Amino acid sequence: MSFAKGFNHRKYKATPTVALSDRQWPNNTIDSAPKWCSVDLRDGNQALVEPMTVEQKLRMWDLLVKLGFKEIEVGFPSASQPDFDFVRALIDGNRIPDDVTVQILVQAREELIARSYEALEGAKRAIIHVYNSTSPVQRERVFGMDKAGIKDIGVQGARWVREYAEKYPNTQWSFQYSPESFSSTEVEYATEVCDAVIEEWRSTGNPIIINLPATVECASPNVFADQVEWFCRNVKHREDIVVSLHTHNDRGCAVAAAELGVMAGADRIEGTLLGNGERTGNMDIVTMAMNLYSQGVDPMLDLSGMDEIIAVAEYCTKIPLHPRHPYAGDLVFTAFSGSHQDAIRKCLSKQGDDEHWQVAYLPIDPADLGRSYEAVIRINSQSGKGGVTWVLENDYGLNLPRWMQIDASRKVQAQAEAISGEVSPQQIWELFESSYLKPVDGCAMQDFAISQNNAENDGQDMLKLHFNYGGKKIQLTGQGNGAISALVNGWQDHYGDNVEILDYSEHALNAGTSSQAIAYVLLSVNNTRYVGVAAHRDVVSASLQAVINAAAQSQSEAAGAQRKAS
Ligand SMILES: CC(=O)SCCNC(=O)CCNC(=O)[C@H](O)C(C)(C)COP(=O)(O)OP(=O)(O)OC[C@H]1O[C@@H](n2cnc3c(N)ncnc32)[C@H](O)[C@@H]1OP(=O)(O)O
Ligand SMILES: CC(C)C(=O)C(=O)O
Ligand SMILES: [Mg+2]
Repeated sequence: MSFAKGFNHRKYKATPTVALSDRQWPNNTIDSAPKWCSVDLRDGNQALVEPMTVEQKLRMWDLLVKLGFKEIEVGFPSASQPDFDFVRALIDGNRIPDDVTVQILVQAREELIARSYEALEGAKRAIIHVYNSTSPVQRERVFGMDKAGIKDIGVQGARWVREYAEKYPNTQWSFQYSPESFSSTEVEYATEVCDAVIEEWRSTGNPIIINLPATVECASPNVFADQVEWFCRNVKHREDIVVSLHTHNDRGCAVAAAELGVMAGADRIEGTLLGNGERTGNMDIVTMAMNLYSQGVDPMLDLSGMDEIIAVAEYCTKIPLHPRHPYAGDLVFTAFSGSHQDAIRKCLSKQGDDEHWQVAYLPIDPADLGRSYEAVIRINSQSGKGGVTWVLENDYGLNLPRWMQIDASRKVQAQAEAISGEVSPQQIWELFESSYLKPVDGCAMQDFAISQNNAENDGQDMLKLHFNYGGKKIQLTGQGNGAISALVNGWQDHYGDNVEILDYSEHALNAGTSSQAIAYVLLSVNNTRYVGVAAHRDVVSASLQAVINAAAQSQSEAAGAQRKAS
């Protein structure tokens, strides 16, 4: 396959920047949420291969209300009967809560405006959103008009909006105007058009929203922020209008543009859940709201049921969510790599309930979005001891000493490499069990008797123990300061090995009467290190079996070497 012959950057030119040398927005921070307006049911819907059915729209509507949206663009009711019927279903079905305002979109065309008002008849409150496009390309190539002609379309549209509103006095109307393709329009001209529209509406006293779209994202987000700041500083009657933004994601910066736009003075943000919308999508409200949340700002939306949000969005749009989608994707709170897992495990163990979140690699607590910690650490060949330790600790209650972590993670790593894939927690446990918890060569302890603090032996403990080895019952007797040291001495006497305990630990496995103890022993036998682990309902038995498991490995190796030599 060859590359496209026409790939040629000279075909394109840079988007003009705004002359704003004293820009203020870089000094600002966002410390409260903007007003949100969901356009899932309009912009999101108009971009779908199969537009939503009424049933899907109602599912989406119910979700948006549940999340806390107070303004929701519900469609383009003059465009089609299903859009019209949906608006009617909301109004006639009394589905619009008192604190929620519906919004509809319409072109600046009288018959469409008239039909939009019909669709909204009986609503307590509504926003009529009228638009026309203002950029040079749209003026010259789509509409074939000069600046004055395009401005007239907007002003005439605003006039019809005002006049038709008077015919429906029982509804509280807000008026919204979008100079479509604002970010590709000369900012002075876009502002002039908006001034004229505002003039058309101001005398009514109805709330006015001016919505500035990056209909197609065409420059870096700082350029958009300059445009927004320029507009806010120069538009007439700034104090009487709500400045809203509506960004698209063509360059992948819709969220950044909206955020910088709010820093530049905007009050309100339009977008969709998880970024559905034309081409690369609309601004993703989930991401922007969660960005605020992660900075300690109340987003004024309840996104704690992330899985429900995803389920409804996928059901309505038929577009699956990318596993790396910010905050929401399946893999976004998952670490496969060893050093990340190690850091997460250490931070989580130190994270107090009442302090600010300080966990490396996790920008927010997954639990806040209803996600469990199980998915946080997953194991493959990139993982290290931190990750394996986390899984055994969290899923199976094991508290491995450091040398045990290293030994166990080597085994898991070997398995991950062998299967070239993920090793599940269940597989890790099975590997742990078969590697450590099965007596070496069937070397299982049968019984033991211990007499503590034996006066005849300088107060030391005396141990007599039987275990199976190679089909024979072996008896060991030894004395020492405690059962383990007595066993080590007994083993040395019986086999002539030089045995030393390098480390030992044990803990209860689970609470309650059925609890088990697990013991971990690191032995040096004839200067070679062996790991022994054993679980038993009684801690002394677990410890003794762990020593036998470790020491028996040396016997087993010696026997193997002897067989080879003979
Ligand atoms: C950036 C955005 O997302 S804008 C929203 C876009 N969304 C949609 O278009 C979805 C719904 N739209 C529709 O279903 C249809 O476009 C309708 C029903 C509204 C209109 O359909 P039609 O009347 O067949 O016209 P069509 O959509 O092709 O519009 C083109 C005509 O409207 C004019 N027009 C387009 N936008 C506007 C506008 N905002 N204001 C005034 N006139 C406009 C064009 O100049 C063109 O006029 P012409 O026929 O004289 O050349
Ligand atoms: C109608 C407007 C607001 C729009 O959707 C856009 O410009 O992207
Ligand atoms: Mg749009």
